[in-house]
Parts: sequence; structure tokens; C-alpha cells
Amino acid sequence: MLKLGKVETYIHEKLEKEKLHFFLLDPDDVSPELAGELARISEEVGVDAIMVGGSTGAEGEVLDSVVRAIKESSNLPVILFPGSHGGISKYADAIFFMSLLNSRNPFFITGAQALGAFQVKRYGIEPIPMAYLIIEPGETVGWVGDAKPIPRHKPKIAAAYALAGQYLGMRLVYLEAGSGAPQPVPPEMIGLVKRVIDVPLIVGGGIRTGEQARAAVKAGADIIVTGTAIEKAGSVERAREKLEELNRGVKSDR
Ligand SMILES: CC(C)=CCC/C(C)=C/CC/C(C)=C/CC/C(C)=C/COP(=O)(O)OP(=O)(O)O
Ligand SMILES: O=P(O)(O)OC[C@@H](O)CO
Ligand SMILES: [Mg+2]
Repeated sequence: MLKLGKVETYIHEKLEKEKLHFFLLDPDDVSPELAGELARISEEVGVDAIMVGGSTGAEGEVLDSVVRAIKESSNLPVILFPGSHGGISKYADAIFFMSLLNSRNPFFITGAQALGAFQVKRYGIEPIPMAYLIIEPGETVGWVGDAKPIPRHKPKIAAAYALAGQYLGMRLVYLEAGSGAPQPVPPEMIGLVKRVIDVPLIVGGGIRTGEQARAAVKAGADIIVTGTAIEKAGSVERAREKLEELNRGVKSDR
């Protein structure tokens, strides 16, 4: 029988009670010291997991030192969010073993996965299979991942890819508008995808306010990912306030 790993079990158990908020840290943009500090604050505020990755250059020593700093300063699970097979660190708990289903380039659909698979096994990192879908505008990750971004006003295309991902065995679906996107994924698209699939739905990209986080949850998102809004807060104190605001948006029942 299929046995889920520790982090995936943690996600499912928490989802029984509430919606989840994951904070994405890009090792390209933060020092290990700041990453550790932000992870500690995240835990205090009630964030559920830390994701680590970036589409440009989050690899090797830079990646390892950020993951280690987070592990040293918080008890939150650290989940890798790799841009390629280079985005793997042995210090992480789990990895979103993702396939960019709407890429034009097979490297992002199965190539990077093949190149990273043995490393994940060797390090004992928990792989969590995930369908990763880029929605317009897609930003850097859309360009780097050679995606054919799904038009914002075509929810049915997103739903078809999401269901295909589930039928291929993926246990999470991630709708990604792109880090720093001017607008998050539209609520209509989130709603249709959620109605069609049975696995948890992750939504990220361009969510900057508690209200936007709330709107995505109300539309049907199970897990909200935020990064830029906190990274760009300007100071650690403001980052804490932003994390609190976003977390309230995800967790409030109204
Ligand atoms: C499972 C393995 C080993 C690899 C998967 C590789 C795949 C499919 C990657 C998808 C394409 C890609 C480039 C994803 C990056 C995801 C990511 C970390 C996005 C957030 O980073 P940004 O903040 O946009 O990065 P920048 O700051 O570099 O713009
Ligand atoms: O940085 P933001 O815009 O919050 O996006 C988070 C995540 O979805 C990016 O991969
Ligand atoms: Mg970034």
C-alpha cells in the first residue's frame, strides 16, 4: 500500500483543520542569516512550511547554507521548490517533485526530474509529486521554464491540465501566476480547478495582501504560497507584519 512520507502526511493532517500558508524563500535574494530570522518569525506567526527555491541560481553552497539556517532556527518543514536538478539540497526535508506540464521543453516535464532523481534518493529527501502549471503572465518562471502560459480567462484549460496531472499520479496541483506577478491567479480559475480535482490545490504568484490571500482561499485554494510581498517588506519588523497579515487572510474563516 502507498505510504505517504512525513511532510505530505503533515500537510494532509493540517488540511483537515485549516487552509495552509507556505512562505517561499529565494536563496538568491536572502542571506542565510536573514532566511533564518524570517523562518523563525514565520513559525511564530503560524506559517505552515518554508519553501526554498528560485528560477535563477538557487544552487550549491548558496542553497545549502540557506536551508541549514532555516533548519537551525525553526521547526517548520523545509520543502525544496527546484528550478532544475540543481535545486536539490540534502538538508531539506522534502522536495516538490514537480513537472511543468505546460512547458514546451521536455527538460521541464521529465528531464530535470530524471537528472535529479538519484540525488533525491541518495539524500533521503521526501519527494512529493506535483503538477506545476504556469498561468499568465508567468513572469520569470514562465520564461525560464519555456511555458505556454495558460490564458487567465481560460479556466477550463487549467482544469484540464490539473486533472491530467492527477490522473498521471501527481498528488498536488500548483497554479502559478509567477513570482511578483501584478495580479494573482483569477478566482474563477481557482474555483473551476478545485471543483475538478481531488488532490490539494496550491496557488501562488502575486499574492501581496491578506485580502488577496483570503480571496484565493474562498475561491478554493488549499495552500497559499507567498514570497515577494515579504521579501520586499523593507525591514524584518515589516516582514513580520506582512506575514501576519497574509497568514490571517489564509486562516480566517470569514
Ligand atoms: C523535480 C526536479 C528535480 C526539478 C523540477 C524542475 C522544474 C520542473 C522546474 C519548473 C520550472 C522552474 C524554473 C521553476 C522555478 C520555480 C521557482 C523556484 C519559482 C520561484 O522562483 P522565482 O522567485 O520566480 O525566481 P526568481 O527570483 O529567480 O525569479
Ligand atoms: O513571490 P510571489 O509573487 O509571492 O509568488 C510566490 C510563488 O508562487 C512564486 O513561485
Ligand atoms: Mg524570487
